[in-house]
Amino acid sequence: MPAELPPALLPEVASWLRRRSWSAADRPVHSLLAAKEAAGRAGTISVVLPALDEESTVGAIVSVIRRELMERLPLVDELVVVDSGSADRTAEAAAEAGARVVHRDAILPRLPAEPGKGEVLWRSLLATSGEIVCFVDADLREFDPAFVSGIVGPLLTDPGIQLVKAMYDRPYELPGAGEGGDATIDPVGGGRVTELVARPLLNLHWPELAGFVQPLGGEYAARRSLLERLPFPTGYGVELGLLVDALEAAGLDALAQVDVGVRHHRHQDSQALGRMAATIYRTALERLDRTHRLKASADLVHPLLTQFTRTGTGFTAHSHPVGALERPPMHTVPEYVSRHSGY
Ligand SMILES: O=c1ccn([C@@H]2O[C@H](COP(=O)(O)OP(=O)(O)O[C@H]3O[C@H](CO)[C@@H](O)[C@H](O)[C@H]3O)[C@@H](O)[C@H]2O)c(=O)[nH]1
Ligand SMILES: O=C(O)[C@H](O)COP(=O)(O)O
Repeated sequence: MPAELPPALLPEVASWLRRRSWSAADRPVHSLLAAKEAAGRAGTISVVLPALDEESTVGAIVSVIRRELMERLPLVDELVVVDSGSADRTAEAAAEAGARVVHRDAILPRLPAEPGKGEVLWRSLLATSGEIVCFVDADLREFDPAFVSGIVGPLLTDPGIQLVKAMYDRPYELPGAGEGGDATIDPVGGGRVTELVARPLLNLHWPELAGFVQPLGGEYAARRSLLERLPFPTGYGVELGLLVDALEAAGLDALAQVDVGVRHHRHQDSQALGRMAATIYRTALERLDRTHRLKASADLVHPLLTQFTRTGTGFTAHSHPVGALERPPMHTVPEYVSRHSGY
């Protein structure tokens, strides 16, 4: 939980951060098993990994989930890798490690699959049966089972919670980092699209969501009853779209976040992230237009950007005003006009 809240934070966000931000350690796995049993059908969990050419990482993630959360502790009922059209050995690696692998084209074959991550997340709803669906990216390294147990926790213990996102530190590590070249590791440099595009967009237009530490993170769990009612952008707009639409459909108090530690993943180059950013921006614009929020958001809150830094065992929020003051064209300023009147 953030240790300190800046006074400028919207009161409902400050309150949400106090009541809806947890650490994975707050709910030990054994207490989750009891909650799962008590929940019956509502406590069934499907874990879904969307994967496009992830042969080098998908197997290890599947193995950890299988071993720790299916065999050692029976928390997860179903583990599915949805192959997004890989050209490498992703499907084989995932199957060898113990996942059920489904190709995107095999789900809803009457509808040709669109490229993109959102497309496979959407199709995964048809290929799974758990009442809680937990998405996990397939490019994570040093994978910790708390990425799953942490975010399904609030859904098992609190019937009012509908969607939970993981939050974590995001180092930026180029391939080979740490092998004699520490300059390629920046402990807080990851999440470039998050910091440069998604967070500013969300803060200015959906200020209720300003408390999310990792709004674009690929690790989140939600009730099927919510996901089946939401549209899924087919590409990388899916996380922003689902978060904004979940707010609209369920309200802020149905959303939560859980600290699961540190996330290591494969980084895309800046041009690929530019394409991702454009998609996310467009997804936001469509929602602003659909809900007539572009105009309304100007009056919603004093423009404010809230960012987070890790402090001790939690995150601290820092809010900054977003300036909008403009000076008029210089040719309307009398001093300028008189000085240049001879021209
Ligand atoms: O067409 C695609 C593209 C990606 N993926 C998979 O989706 C996951 C995330 O993709 P990745 O390219 O690693 O995304 P990031 O660059 O890490 O982007 C971040 O931001 C995105 C936009 O919100 C989120 O979708 C990601 O989960 C989040 O990690 C990985 O398992 C990919 O294999 C697909 O299945 N199909
Ligand atoms: O989530 C993001 O902001 C993008 O995936 C970029 O992440 P990265 O800067 O850690 O590569």
